[in-house]
Amino acid sequence: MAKPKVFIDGEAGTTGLQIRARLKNRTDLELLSIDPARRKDEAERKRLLNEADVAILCLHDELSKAAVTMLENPHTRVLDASSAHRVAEGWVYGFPELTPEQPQRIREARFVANPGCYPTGVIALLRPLVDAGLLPPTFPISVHAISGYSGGGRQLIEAMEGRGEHRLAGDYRAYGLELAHKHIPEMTLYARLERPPIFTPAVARFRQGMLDFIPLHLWALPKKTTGAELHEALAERYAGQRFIRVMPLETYGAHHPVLDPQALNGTNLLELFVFENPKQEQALLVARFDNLGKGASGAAVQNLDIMLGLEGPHTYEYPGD
Ligand SMILES: NC(=O)C1=CN([C@@H]2O[C@H](COP(=O)(O)OP(=O)(O)OC[C@H]3O[C@@H](n4cnc5c(N)ncnc54)[C@H](OP(=O)(O)O)[C@@H]3O)[C@@H](O)[C@H]2O)C=CC1
Ligand SMILES: CC(=O)N[C@@H](CCC(=O)OP(=O)(O)O)C(=O)O
Repeated sequence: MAKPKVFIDGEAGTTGLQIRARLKNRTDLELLSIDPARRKDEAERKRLLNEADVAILCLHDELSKAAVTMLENPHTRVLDASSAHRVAEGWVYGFPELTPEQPQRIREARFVANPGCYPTGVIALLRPLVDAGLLPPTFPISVHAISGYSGGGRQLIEAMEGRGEHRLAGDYRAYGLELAHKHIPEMTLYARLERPPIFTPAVARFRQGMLDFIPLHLWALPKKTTGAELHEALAERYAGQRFIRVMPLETYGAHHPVLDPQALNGTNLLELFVFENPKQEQALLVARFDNLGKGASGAAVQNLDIMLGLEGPHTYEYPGD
């Protein structure tokens, strides 16, 4: 049987390069590569997009939308890493762990939207709690997050790593302060919240890695809820999942945990934590992952494998497995 053909449009960018690196030793699919001199040549991109069984778009939003309009072959399927289609009609959200049915929906979809980095952790933490009735969809949610600078793509990488006047000042930059970051609609929809969370991201001077923080005032919930119940709902939802680990519950007084956002770099893993201070009736949910792993390129390879029915032990050994 012919091997499925995969074309990465934007293969020289931050996300594209990491997908290529993850696919380079695969023998079960054929990578269609564009001549580097022609990587922005529309006619050549169009030819490859239509030759592919799956086109992975690693382009900025407007270019992704335009790439979809270049498809003439009805058999080419699309996996879009940009934020252009994540809440769009006709697209399946590429978070396989969202519900038990999601892998099958991804397997059958023609158009799959790869999740945004920040929303990956936020949705993973909140969705099981809303589904279990522990968090009402109307509960006020705030999310703070910190990202490595590769999350901003080539331009931010160059600005953070640049020298002299080209170097961006400061090692920690809070942003999204207009409270309208582009990931908010995606978080709201797939976490099943009725109102958008307050989302305040920050980027710091390390290349890769991410932490999402969601503080919860448990006393403000309509019914008494403990950290153990939140933890149990997460553990139950993700039992047996290859890439999501629910870490042991951390209750105040046990020890003084510290989280390094870079600890999962190079993997497709996502770790979920529940910290609790029962006396104060407070909990803190935290997700840790590689923004370019489960937050982008690792997730894209996971989705690609599901789309093509290639998941299994014969495929790529994910580091950290
Ligand atoms: N970085 C991350 O952590 C994440 C990124 N994403 C999303 O993935 C997508 C890609 O982002 P990222 O990899 O970070 O961005 P980059 O800027 O690093 O990469 C984008 C690539 O697209 C290329 N490009 C620009 N114009 C064209 C064109 N006309 N035709 C073909 N290629 C073109 C760029 O080339 P050149 O540099 O020469 O202009 C670059 O290689 C974005 O939508 C982003 O939002 C999603 C999740 C996480
Ligand atoms: C540090 C940084 O700038 N991060 C990016 C998000 C990266 C990401 O998830 O990309 P999408 O654009 O595909 O959603 C930002 O906040 O816009």
